[in-house]
Amino acid sequence: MRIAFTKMHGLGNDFVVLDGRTQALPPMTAPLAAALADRQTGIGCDQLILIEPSDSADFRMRIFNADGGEVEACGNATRAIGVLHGVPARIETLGGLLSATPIAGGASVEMGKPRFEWDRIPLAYAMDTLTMPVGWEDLDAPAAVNVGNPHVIFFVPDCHAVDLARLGPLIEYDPLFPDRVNVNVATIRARDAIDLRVWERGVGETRACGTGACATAIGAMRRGLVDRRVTVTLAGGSLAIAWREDDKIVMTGPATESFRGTFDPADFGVPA
Ligand SMILES: N[C@@H](CCC[C@H](N)C(=O)O)C(=O)O
Repeated sequence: MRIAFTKMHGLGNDFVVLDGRTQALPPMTAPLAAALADRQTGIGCDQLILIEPSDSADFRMRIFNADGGEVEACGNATRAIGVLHGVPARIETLGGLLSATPIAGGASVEMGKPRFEWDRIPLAYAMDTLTMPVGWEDLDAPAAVNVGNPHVIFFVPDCHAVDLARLGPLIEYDPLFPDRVNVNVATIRARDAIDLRVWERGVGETRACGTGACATAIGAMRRGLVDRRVTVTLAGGSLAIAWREDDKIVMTGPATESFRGTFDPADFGVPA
């Protein structure tokens, strides 16, 4: 039995999408998700996305990072699935109920309300507690914003000069974040423009991260650094982020289907 998949991406953040509504799928495990995501021996992607039936929405979207861990939210995949669905959709995720509306070349997604539960951690304590690389101790305290999934954001003079391969894993695995964390480094370019790089939990640096763009925009808005509508530019391209008066975040940007294919689960260790 072969399984059909669709390969998609949003700004170069890429996904293998398996639709469990139209075919029987093997139970997803962390080793199977990681094997499919492997770029040398699998299909290759940053995130594996499962579409399943839902009682409370048009369908449910499950998200697995390249390391096989299941997570709550993925902004770029939500746009991609919005494009795949073709008409406005309500989408159940572990991070909450989202809605996606296809537009020309992409989708606009209502990402829900940001949460700031880490506000209870005094930032000075956070900076004392975080294991910062030598030479980084003077970095300003990061903002911490949850947009379904957890993010910290460091605002720096030039995000392109940051050694993210060094900073990212240290912060991702810092004991301050028991569920680990996505690590954003951002530079404010103007009241409506931010440059961003993201070290994604369970993946590493990606060409774009939709939830990272949302969390960074909200962190910058809360600090009064930008207005409530910004363009966030990542290596893969730009996203428009708005924080509406009703507290909900809206993210708009491209998403594209790359190709379709099939695979045999037996080739990935799943018994026939
Ligand atoms: N690429 C995503 C985020 C995927 C999940 C993230 N790595 C996490 O562990 O929370 C996006 O576009 O938001």
